Amino acid sequence: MITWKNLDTLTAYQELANAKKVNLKEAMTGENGADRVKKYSVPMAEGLTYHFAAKQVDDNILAVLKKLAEEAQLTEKFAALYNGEVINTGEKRLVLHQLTRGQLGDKVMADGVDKRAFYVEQQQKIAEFARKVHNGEITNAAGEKFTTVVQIGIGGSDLGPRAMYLALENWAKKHDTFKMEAKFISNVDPDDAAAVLYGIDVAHAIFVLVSKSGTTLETLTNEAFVKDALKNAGLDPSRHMIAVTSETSPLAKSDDYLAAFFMDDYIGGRYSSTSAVGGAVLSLAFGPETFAQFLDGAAEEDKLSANADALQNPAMLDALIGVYERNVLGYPSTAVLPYSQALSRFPAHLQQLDMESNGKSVNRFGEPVDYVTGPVIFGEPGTNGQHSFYQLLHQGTDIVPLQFVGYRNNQMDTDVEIQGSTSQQKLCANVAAQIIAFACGKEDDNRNKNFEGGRPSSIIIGDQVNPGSLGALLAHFENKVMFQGFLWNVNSFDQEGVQLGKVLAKRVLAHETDGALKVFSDLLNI
Ligand SMILES: O=P(O)(O)OC[C@H]1O[C@H](O)[C@H](O)[C@@H](O)[C@@H]1O
Repeated sequence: MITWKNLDTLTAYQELANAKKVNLKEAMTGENGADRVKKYSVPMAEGLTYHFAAKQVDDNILAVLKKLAEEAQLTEKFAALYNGEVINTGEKRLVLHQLTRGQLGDKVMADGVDKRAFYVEQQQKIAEFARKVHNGEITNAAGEKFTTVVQIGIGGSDLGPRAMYLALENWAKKHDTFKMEAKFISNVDPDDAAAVLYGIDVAHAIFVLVSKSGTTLETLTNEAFVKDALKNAGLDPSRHMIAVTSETSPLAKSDDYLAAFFMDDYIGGRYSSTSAVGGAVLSLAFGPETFAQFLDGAAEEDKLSANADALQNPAMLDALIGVYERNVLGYPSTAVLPYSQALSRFPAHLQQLDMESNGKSVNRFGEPVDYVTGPVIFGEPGTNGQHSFYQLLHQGTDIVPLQFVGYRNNQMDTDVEIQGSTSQQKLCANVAAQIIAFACGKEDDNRNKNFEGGRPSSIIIGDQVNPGSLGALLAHFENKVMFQGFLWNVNSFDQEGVQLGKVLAKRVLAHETDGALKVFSDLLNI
């Protein structure tokens, strides 16, 4: 029997709040530190490992975190989710994104169909479509092959697929699975669409209109923008566009598209990279086999997330440590710092995933909670971030927990040796150095050059960013966010907080404003 309780009512949480704190600087210095690094790690899927030696935990805190996981029934709640219970209580919906990549539990029936079969069918349809585009069975009106795919979408219909595309672009080129270049249009700023259209040959471009709801103003505006451009080039837009949407959306039945592929209301936008939302563009860009490998990596990671032993479950442990840092240690933000250029947009995707899911002040019953919930998430790839905001991370007044990601190998296999080391070695040396610099600091009589240390980080280490390891990495974070939502007792699967701004913007456009909004509207020349 599952009970949904607020974090601060749990006995293990009280125990956690009273547990002796770890002095990270002491713990990570000398042989102690070496022992911790060897001991404090959990294997993930696809050769990844979650290392948490540089977090403010010890065996005692870990034991309490494990108790907390059990008392909060994290495993049971995850099982309820993947077995098809209505976990998204705000919108009265099931939450089924894991089902797009595997079946963890029972068959889930909804809307009269087996949902796993439905998602697989959509993937197969996309695969078939992509193969026809690649082999020239589906062409433009002149019978020529499409060479570019352009995704039009925003939020979850943009960030995840875009981050995944960028993560695999070079890998695919190196492994001869690169089929078509992809571009993305998201912002309603006309300069976004104009810049993309300016840089491509529209006659050989296929556009993927992605909107789960089919009503998002930005996306529909950009669709009109693109259709205009196609018409102006003497082309028939319906020969150049496909749609990815839910079957109930206004786009679903339209004749304006070459083909339509479906997801549904049981997959939140920010959790949709493994559905048709990511599937269409990634299969067109890299081929369906590459997309399938990505799904397999995610499915493997999901299986690990179902492990009831929190200390052997990387996503659950990451979630628990994050809650400890947020609620007991009081840290307000978290930085995501991948030491991989391929993951350049991964922090932006995690920002939506985490902040839109857990940026809530009421619990799943709509009652205000008396504790802090989701942290502010930001990040940039290393080493670029080091030359930008790391100053504050090292010496600022706030402590910001850090989530590093690093790989032993690059994707392109092209490197140079300068001053006795390769670029890849320099990249990896930097991330190792940062972990210790943050944890241990450095004393200096000159206060300006003094580093306090005691700044916690974790690192996920892998061999290389490839489709499988990328899927595993994505699923790890999706599941971490889900477990944190369970701990905070919030609904991580709705996003009412984005509505008010949309409503007011419509009012501005209809010139139905007064007061300050009217003055701002005038200032902006609307
Ligand atoms: O896919 P769509 O229905 O067009 O939604 C696109 C995005 O817009 C909304 O405002 C939400 O904040 C996002 O969660 C969503 O991913």
